[in-house]
Amino acid sequence: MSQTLIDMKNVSFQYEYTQVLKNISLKVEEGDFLAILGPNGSGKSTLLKLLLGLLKPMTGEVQLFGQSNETFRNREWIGYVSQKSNAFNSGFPATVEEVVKSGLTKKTGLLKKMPKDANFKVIEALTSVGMEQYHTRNIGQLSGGQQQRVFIARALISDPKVLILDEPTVGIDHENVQSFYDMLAKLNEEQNKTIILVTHDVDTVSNRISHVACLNQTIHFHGFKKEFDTISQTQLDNWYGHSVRKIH
Ligand SMILES: Nc1ncnc2c1ncn2[C@@H]1O[C@H](COP(=O)(O)OP(=O)(O)OP(=O)(O)O)[C@@H](O)[C@H]1O
Repeated sequence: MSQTLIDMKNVSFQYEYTQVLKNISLKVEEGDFLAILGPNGSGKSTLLKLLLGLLKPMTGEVQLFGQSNETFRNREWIGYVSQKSNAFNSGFPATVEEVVKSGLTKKTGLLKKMPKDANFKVIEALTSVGMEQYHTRNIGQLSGGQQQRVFIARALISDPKVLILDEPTVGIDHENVQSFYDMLAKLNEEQNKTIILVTHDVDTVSNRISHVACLNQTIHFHGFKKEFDTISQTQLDNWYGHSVRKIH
């Protein structure tokens, strides 16, 4: 039986005066490839911050790998790629391999020595995302989509069990979105990485994804991608207003 890696139990959260999340219950099982879909301001980033332990719920509880988020210590089991990571300007003085290697400090700590096999791990992580041939390139000279792959390699180098991606397809042109999802599906299927991505764009909820959760302050739907496909536009409009449209 697959293990529950993330378990949000009746979680609510508000910033000073704004209630953002209400009674969120969401389970993520090992091997899931989950898209959390919600329009701007629906609480996606806040939900991720709660998962990462950067915010504490007002009520309810977040459990990671069966432990309370407050006492959970194995942070390297969770790899995170933020929304703005693929926005390097072309003059940024770091090579692709330097960027990926910096992901090892999560395990070693900033001042500790790199492991002997660090260079091997860099190439291994870059190979997983199809970017090994760019290892000596300056990060700022890559396209948005290529930079995104490098940041995923940076997260992968500490061998996380869960990979969390915030709006990963922003900055990737339409023709390359499919191959980007193929790469993620390979990580999911061949390396058994559990993947959670958040997106505001229903059009990027690819068929490679196994599960979808619809968020707008609360979880309106959580189920298989196939079930999500049967949800009508009228129903989505009720949850989201008109800001999320299905493209056929
Ligand atoms: N630090 C903060 N203080 C007060 N209100 C905040 C703060 N951060 C976010 N909010 C508010 O909380 C709500 C949800 O924001 P959040 O960033 O979680 O949504 P989101 O779905 O990630 O949006 P987007 O797709 O635009 O990034 C918004 O109304 C936002 O204005």
